[in-house]
Amino acid sequence: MKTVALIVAAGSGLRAGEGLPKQYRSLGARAVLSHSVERLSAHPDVDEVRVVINPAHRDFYDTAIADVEPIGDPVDGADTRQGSVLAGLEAIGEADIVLIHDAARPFIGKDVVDRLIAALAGNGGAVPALPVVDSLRRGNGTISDEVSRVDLHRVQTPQAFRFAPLLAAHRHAAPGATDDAEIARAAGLAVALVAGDEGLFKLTHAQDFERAERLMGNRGFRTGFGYDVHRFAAGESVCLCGINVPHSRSLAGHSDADVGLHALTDALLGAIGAGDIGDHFPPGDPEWKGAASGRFLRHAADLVTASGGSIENVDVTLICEAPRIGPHRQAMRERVAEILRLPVDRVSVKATTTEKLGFTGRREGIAAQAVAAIRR
Ligand SMILES: Nc1ccn([C@@H]2O[C@H](COP(=O)(O)OP(=O)(O)OP(=O)(O)O)[C@@H](O)[C@H]2O)c(=O)n1
Ligand SMILES: C[C@](O)(CO)[C@H](O)COP(=O)(O)O
Repeated sequence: MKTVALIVAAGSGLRAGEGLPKQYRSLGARAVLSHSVERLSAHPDVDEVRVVINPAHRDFYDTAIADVEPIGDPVDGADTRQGSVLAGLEAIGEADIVLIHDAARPFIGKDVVDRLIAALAGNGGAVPALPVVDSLRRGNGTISDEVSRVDLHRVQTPQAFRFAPLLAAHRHAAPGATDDAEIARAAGLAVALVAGDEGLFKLTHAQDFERAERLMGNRGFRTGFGYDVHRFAAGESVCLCGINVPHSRSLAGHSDADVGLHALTDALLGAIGAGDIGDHFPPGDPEWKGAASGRFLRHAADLVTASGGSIENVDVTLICEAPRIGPHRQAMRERVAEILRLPVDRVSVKATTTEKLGFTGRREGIAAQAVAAIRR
């Protein structure tokens, strides 16, 4: 099942006022566009992200995504959002599911994407929507008729569709649709409504940037804690924090038994309330036999990003009498920083003995503790 996220970013942002087109303006010291690219790329069910741009904005685009994971080349957009989406769909070629998202909605969270994909099980499309909470009136200077709010929804993006029927619908669509749900519905596809998110508002006017900056600034700190133990077995080296350390024993485990990275993976999962390492990588699953634990850590980091979080710092303590960690500590910090795509100064690796007390003191195994702080 191939899922592609298509981000449309070819607009001019005229209603947002003067300056850079809104998708390239700064939000939390990064370009608006980079937030959606990063969060959708990190979603575990998204296989590919494509962005549709105005080719005249290519320099802005290159600067905007310079610090995020590389994605495919941008697609040239058109004069209307509808035309830009069609250009993007044509460029994708093949996919099973497409998530079409406005670059101007940077606060995309994992939960909405999960709900959309789940809703596709019985529908050709699904859109996030919120109820209308204010009274609705027609009027021009003074009010006239009330408009009933019953069954009215504010529809957001991303909008999720089965790819082939949506592409066919777009190819035959009349101009003037405000979103892709309208095009899908006109072609006879059933489009489900799923719960949207107030945070998914669209940056439309200049004052929306103030609200967005407030949201960025108001993100709270969360912490997560992880603990793991692996017993020693026959062997000649142990893998700790991604580094192979020569030793008279190995650590026993289903994967590479990297006790440090396992504790850290649990700390990240704990910080976002996403269960523990065993939920994501069951120990009985042959897929993870001998697996490099960097994969587990990267997965947890992606879940943090996809949920709208960013890692502030992590701290791992390895507990053992031997091997000596000191000579490998810097390499471990660098490897963890590489996996987490963090500066090294935000990664700490420490070690302690237990004064020959307990199972670590008796050299029966190695324990590790980790904490992670994230902003979300
Ligand atoms: N020709 C267009 C027009 C819009 N969009 C994208 O569609 C999304 C939603 O559109 P909107 O908020 O209307 O953006 P703009 O068209 O840029 O804004 P404005 O109407 O104020 O100029 C934005 O991410 C925008 O970049 C696009 O890809 N191609
Ligand atoms: C696609 C959209 O964001 C869904 O709410 C909306 O229709 C875009 O409308 P706009 O008129 O281009 O702002």
